[in-house]
Amino acid sequence: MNGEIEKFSRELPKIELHAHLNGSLSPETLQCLVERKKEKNPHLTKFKIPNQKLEVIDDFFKLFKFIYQLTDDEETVAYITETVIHDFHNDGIKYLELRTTPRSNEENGMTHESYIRTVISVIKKFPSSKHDIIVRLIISINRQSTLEDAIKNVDLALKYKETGVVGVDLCGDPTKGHFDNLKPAFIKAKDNGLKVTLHFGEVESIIPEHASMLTIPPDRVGHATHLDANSKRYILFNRLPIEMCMTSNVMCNTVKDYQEHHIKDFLYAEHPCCLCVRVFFSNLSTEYSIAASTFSLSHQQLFDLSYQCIDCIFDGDEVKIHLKKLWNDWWELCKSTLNTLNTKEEIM
Ligand SMILES: CNc1ncnc2c1ncn2[C@@H]1O[C@H](COP(=O)(O)O)[C@@H](O)[C@H]1O
Ligand SMILES: [Zn+2]
Repeated sequence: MNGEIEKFSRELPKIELHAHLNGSLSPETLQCLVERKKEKNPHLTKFKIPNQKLEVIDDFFKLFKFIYQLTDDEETVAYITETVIHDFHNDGIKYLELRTTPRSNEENGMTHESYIRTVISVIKKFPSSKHDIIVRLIISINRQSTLEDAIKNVDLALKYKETGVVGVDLCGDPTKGHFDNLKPAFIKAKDNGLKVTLHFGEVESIIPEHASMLTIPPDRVGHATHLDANSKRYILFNRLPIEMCMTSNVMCNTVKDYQEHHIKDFLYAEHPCCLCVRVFFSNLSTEYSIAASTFSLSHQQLFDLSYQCIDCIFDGDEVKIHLKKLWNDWWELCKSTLNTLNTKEEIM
């Protein structure tokens, strides 16, 4: 990969809109968690994150059975929230929408609500004025949950709406559950002013659910890998932003390789695409470098790709205006450096 583009991608101000809290733990953090828990649970030392392509996407979801044993108490939830925010901050993320599924643990008294309160209490420690990163929260609803639990998650999102919760998400193994079982929860979320993002078209077998999902209607969709003609038309016509997780898709084997990634069609159509991170390796810069090298994107195109994510965030106009100024100021400064570099190259 081109070193200059890698440096540019690192320095570029970026927005991350598809960060699953328990899926954003770096290998170092996971190792640290194993150390913390291994006395009580020696079998956890066998845990390894796969670093190469998985056979099928199901294998990916099995990993969370392990990870959830590592993050099953409030103290650890606070620790991972803080670590993950720091990791994103260090990678040049200026606005982060973290998402997570509330969990409980009878053994130590953690409840769905205390889980969310813990995450929010850590987010509050990062006021943008001091930390140069704005963090918001999306509450996830797993496809396999009951409607009752899904509604409880929406109620939690509404309860904490004034303290940083901006929306709800539908996530989880796309080969399990059915959207229609949970639909009333998403309707309630929308009716009450929450934004909605849905994992969409991750695998082909989910296509029959699409028409119903689009009636919510979602404010963004994740992946959008396998689309039927109607949903593709809807997404393009309505300029529905797509959270694009290139490496994640290649690793989970839902996309053959980077060249074949569906982002190419959407980039060509100048559709709003938000590059997002690969699970377990919170490094969005690398995703920008990969997109640049795969599709021969220029500095200007990479900047534009990052800039257009601002209009896709779930926070309001005030934050958008603030971010646009930040991006534009950075680009002005950067362009003068790039011009100096180009002039030097021309002289030499
Ligand atoms: C690869 N594509 C994906 N598709 C669908 N859901 C995914 C996902 N990657 C992660 N998750 C969802 O995020 C949860 C972990 O983070 P939280 O416990 O919520 O913080 C997983 O259990 C899964 O439901
Ligand atoms: Zn996801």
